[in-house]
Amino acid sequence: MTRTRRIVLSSDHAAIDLRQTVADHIAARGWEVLDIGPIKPESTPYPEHGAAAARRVASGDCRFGLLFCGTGQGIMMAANKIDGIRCGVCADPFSARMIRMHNDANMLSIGARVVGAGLALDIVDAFLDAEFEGGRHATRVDMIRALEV
Ligand SMILES: O=C(CO)[C@H](O)[C@H](O)COP(=O)(O)O
Repeated sequence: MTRTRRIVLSSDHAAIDLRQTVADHIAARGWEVLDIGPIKPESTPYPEHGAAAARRVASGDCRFGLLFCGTGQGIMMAANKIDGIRCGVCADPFSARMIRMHNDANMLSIGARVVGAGLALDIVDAFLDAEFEGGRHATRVDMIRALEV
């Protein structure tokens, strides 16, 4: 497992502002931020951005990935196509905590058209502050991994 403190962030056009707000927040918390854009507000397809960020996590270059689009759903679907990625969409801190504790999620996706910035920061903090519990959950996560091959 990678020991890096680097987190990759990406989004489509619908979530640029939220992505940058979250980037500033986690940088202030001491994480190394790799923000791979986009920067321009023009329409841009979320599958490209989700996959690019997911590859950074799957390769071990980044410990976690944070994704953003209008609903969080499409970019999550793209990320989960990359082997080794477990990404969930969260609109509440409880779910964000649980996808770390039970599912060992390595990516989190948030819908910028669903949650406001204040709640999004709470969701991100819940995700980053939680630890995988292992035990019975490790068996189940191993079963997810086995579906990849
Ligand atoms: O949420 C999304 C994908 O799940 C996208 O952000 C959304 O579909 C983009 O829509 P539009 O092109 O109308 O801005």
